[in-house]
Amino acid sequence: MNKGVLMVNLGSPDSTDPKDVKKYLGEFLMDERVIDVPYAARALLVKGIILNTRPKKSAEAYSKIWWDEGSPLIVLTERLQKKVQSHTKLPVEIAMRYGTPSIKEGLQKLHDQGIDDVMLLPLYPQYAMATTETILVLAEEIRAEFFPKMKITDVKPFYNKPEYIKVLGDSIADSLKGVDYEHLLFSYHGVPERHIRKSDVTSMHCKLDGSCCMSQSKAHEFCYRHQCYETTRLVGEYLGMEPLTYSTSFQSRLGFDPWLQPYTDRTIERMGKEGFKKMAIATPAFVSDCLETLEEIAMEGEEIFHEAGGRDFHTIPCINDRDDWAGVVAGWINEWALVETGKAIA
Ligand SMILES: C=CC1=C(C)c2cc3[nH]c(cc4nc(cc5[nH]c(cc1n2)c(C)c5CCC(=O)O)C(CCC(=O)O)=C4C)c(C)c3C=C
Ligand SMILES: [Fe+2]
Ligand SMILES: [Fe+2]
Repeated sequence: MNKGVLMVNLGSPDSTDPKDVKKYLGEFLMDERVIDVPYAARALLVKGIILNTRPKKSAEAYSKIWWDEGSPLIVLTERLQKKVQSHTKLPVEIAMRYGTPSIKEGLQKLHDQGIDDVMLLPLYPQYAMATTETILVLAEEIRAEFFPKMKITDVKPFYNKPEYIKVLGDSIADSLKGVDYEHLLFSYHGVPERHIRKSDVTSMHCKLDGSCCMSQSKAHEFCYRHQCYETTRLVGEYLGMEPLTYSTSFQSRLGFDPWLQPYTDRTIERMGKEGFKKMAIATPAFVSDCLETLEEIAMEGEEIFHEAGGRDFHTIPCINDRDDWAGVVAGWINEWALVETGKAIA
């Protein structure tokens, strides 16, 4: 069989035009693994409410962070692809779960190059229903319908892999060189608490109070909350940080359901009010900088901190297309190239 690689990221609108943003949000939020309520309720909520107001507001936010070459998330994914490609002989393509280039287009490109054995790498360190799972499910549906002879092997979430922790830890240390800070916040994209319970394969492990996530359980293979706390813990350990100098929070909540807590915006505000003057923030749920890091954290987060009395707010870039990260991804690919059968890569 001929091997190739598809790296998949979340995706962005085609432009900052509210019409394109509406199309993108429609596809994104109608995904049953993102807004996980029955179709009729989801359609009412998304098409009847959210899409009437949010596209204009989101388009304004996208306009603040958009680059001449396009969406930062897509441009950074393309740059990563080029660097990874320079370290491996296997063809490496990229796709987006929502918007373009689609997963079908990515698989088609590989198919056209004679590839029938695909390594699928979701560009998310931690597993979530709304990210990793939706990519795997859609890729399998497309494979079965359009490329039935193709084999797809998925790369497991890498939230705790030593080589990833090293890249993330080094990227944080590089960014913090010469920066004076009192606290480092690890802010992860949030998900509704319900998603965590739904992903609990034991149906009885998750308590959502922190105690479950720190214990041993086979539920953790699919527990986003556990995996986020593990990434923070391992990076803290790698960098030799003092326990009280860093913490974890969750950002970007949408709607009125309870999401994972503590919430990032409230944490930033509390820190400012408690007298912290200098804070730094890392966003390890995102491999590529995007709206949620460049606008929500670097702009809105900084404003919240200043209004609460804080002074220096330092946003740490994502690992993006760092050379060491491209090298790690290429290493995973080249290791897989040597594997004969298509088992999931642990
Ligand atoms: C119910 C809604 C959402 C869930 C659940 C969710 C989970 C989730 N998302 C990411 C990564 C990204 N999300 C981004 C943008 C974004 N996310 C939501 C909603 C949910 N996300 C919306 C509505 C938007 C669009 C922007 C907005 O209107 O606020 C992005 C940025 C995309 C970009 O183009 O830059 C990323 C990346 C993760 C990792 C995650 C669960 C773990
Ligand atoms: Fe999101
Ligand atoms: Fe847990």
